[in-house]
Amino acid sequence: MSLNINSLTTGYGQQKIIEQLSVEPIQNGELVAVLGPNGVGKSTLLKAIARLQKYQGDVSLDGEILSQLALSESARRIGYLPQTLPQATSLVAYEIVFSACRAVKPELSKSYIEQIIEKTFSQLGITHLALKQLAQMSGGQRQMIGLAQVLIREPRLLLLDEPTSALDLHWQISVLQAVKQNLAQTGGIGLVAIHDINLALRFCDKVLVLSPDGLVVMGKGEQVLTAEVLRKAYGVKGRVEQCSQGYPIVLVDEAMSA
Ligand SMILES: Nc1ncnc2c1ncn2[C@@H]1O[C@H](COP(=O)(O)OP(=O)(O)OP(=O)(O)O)[C@@H](O)[C@H]1O
Repeated sequence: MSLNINSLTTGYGQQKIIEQLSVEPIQNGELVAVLGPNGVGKSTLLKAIARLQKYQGDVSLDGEILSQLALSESARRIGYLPQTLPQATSLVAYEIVFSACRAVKPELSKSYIEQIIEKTFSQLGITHLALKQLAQMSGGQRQMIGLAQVLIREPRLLLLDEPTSALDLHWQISVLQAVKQNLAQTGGIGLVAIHDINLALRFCDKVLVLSPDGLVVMGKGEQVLTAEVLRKAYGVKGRVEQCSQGYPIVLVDEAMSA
């Protein structure tokens, strides 16, 4: 069982943002970072896979072509977290998360949903936010609730668009640990668009790098993030080294002039 992306082309009007993208199958339990500079098309790619954006080509999950499924069926399989923060409302976090789960999986019993909410809030370390109104939360706290809303549905495919952008160091690590744990438990597949390459290297099984000149590479981060790929994708002079704990890290020496 896997996620397959073949010849995916998408964009806005006449403007093609992603052209003929094909990548090696992404397997159960794998978390793949979608990397690349601002405006290269990371969000557009995730939106296309989530069926929020028209595309040509094939995207299939577990052998099923997603565009052929009823929207309600793909919503059950896909958990998409947009880049924008959840709206500040007067509802408390628990209510929001509960109703989002009910809307997508109406067959689940109230007690089962309550159990997974408790488990997920505890995994994310946000139990203390359960009864707080979204309107009274910080941006980072709202981002955590948005993520909880997606994880609780236990989707086959997680599409997370910059889930750590509003988070401090502690929560960045907690979130990626919780996502990894969620995928290990459910056997799901995750794609995460992220700007912090070092977080991607630390937590993601593979990286998919999109570059403005159309170069696309995918593989283990420490193998594919060569000096040339860093230059082409980001316009920087950089290198991958190993930190004292054995993790690969990207060090950037300078931004190169265009
Ligand atoms: N709704 C839209 N209509 C027209 N063009 C759009 C729209 N949304 C995005 N774009 C354009 O598509 C391109 C890719 O945008 P996208 O948001 O996918 O990039 P990204 O890699 O996620 O960028 P960032 O890292 O800045 O979030 C950009 O040139 C952007 O201006």
